[in-house]
Amino acid sequence: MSRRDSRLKTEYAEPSRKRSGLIADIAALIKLRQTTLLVVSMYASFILGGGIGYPLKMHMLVVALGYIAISSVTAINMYFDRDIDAIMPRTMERPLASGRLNPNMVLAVSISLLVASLALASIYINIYYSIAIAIGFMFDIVAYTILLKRKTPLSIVAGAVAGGAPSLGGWAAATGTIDVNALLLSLLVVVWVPAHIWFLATFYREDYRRASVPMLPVVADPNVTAMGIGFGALIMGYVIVGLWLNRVIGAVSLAYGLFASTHLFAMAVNYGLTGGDEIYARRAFKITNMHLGILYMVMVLEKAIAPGLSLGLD
Ligand code: HEM
Ligand SMILES: CC(C)=CCC/C(C)=C/CC/C(C)=C/COP(=O)(O)OP(=O)(O)O
Repeated sequence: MSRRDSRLKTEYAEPSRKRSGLIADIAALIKLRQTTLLVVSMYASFILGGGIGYPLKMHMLVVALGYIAISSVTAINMYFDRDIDAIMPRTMERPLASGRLNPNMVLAVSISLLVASLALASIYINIYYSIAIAIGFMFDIVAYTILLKRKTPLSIVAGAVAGGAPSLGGWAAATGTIDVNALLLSLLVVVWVPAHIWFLATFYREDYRRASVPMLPVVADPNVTAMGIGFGALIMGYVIVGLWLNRVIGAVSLAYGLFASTHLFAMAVNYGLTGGDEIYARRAFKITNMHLGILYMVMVLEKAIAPGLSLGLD
């Protein structure tokens, strides 16, 4: 392994590399940090949909079934990706890639938990929450992982739809349906994904090249990638305004959302100007994740503290 690879391998170690044992392996298997932000997107949509007044039991069901469903889908993705994960320094220490966990056992348990989450959601929440889980599974595992990831940079379009599915489920748990506002909350994640993955894939360009995974930063000029991230940031701004005009979010969330999307656009421009510099891209990746997490926190707090703060809409 080259000096650079060993730097990459350690620079961005996943939880299991820092700690050992079954708990760390499970955390790595379910990509705990990614799954947590996905559940945050689901719970935020539940609160924005009016879930705040629901009994605690419903809040716990939305979060618990979200974790079970998203963790299961992520583990199934790792089952199918264990061959290429074993090639990339970033992922070669993962439980399945490294052989520490039995793939067939993981697949059986994950499918069982996924089916259980679908059934429990239909019974205790509603059918639309289950439909959101099914959309997440179909777009992440069938479309993204099995059909597209190893063939085309457009694979992240499917992955993005999967990433937007939790928002559909959270909104549906509060409102009983999937409407245009649920789609807007889902679209917020979808258009954030290009910045998320393409900044990161730039830092791990050699990893993806070695595993023959055609992420855009591997196969295209940095200005093409910058253009994709820039358009995603632009559409994110439109989605934020649409959510405010529909009274889903208030003025404070509008302000932060526009700041975040403008910052993403500026980082896309700088990314292009630096010719896709890896170190800049890694910092931009972290900032991109931070913006989405803070935006959800602002939206939920504003809904809880000042639900009527809409600044001139009334
Ligand atoms: C096409 C869709 C997506 C792709 C290809 C993707 C890919 C990745 C990759 C490769 C990592 C690094 C994992 C590691 O080595 O530790 C990662 C981390 C992460 N992802 Fe995603 N992701 C996608 C969608 C999402 C979505 C929709 C969310 C949340 C709404 C999300 C949240 C995160 C978080 C929070 C991390 C951890 C970041 C950190 O550790 O600082 N991802 N993602
Ligand atoms: C409601 C529900 C069940 C929704 C599913 C949400 C979900 C798991 C989205 C996955 C997003 C995604 C494509 C991650 C990248 O995987 P990767 O294989 O490219 O990442 P890696 O290289 O780190 O393994």
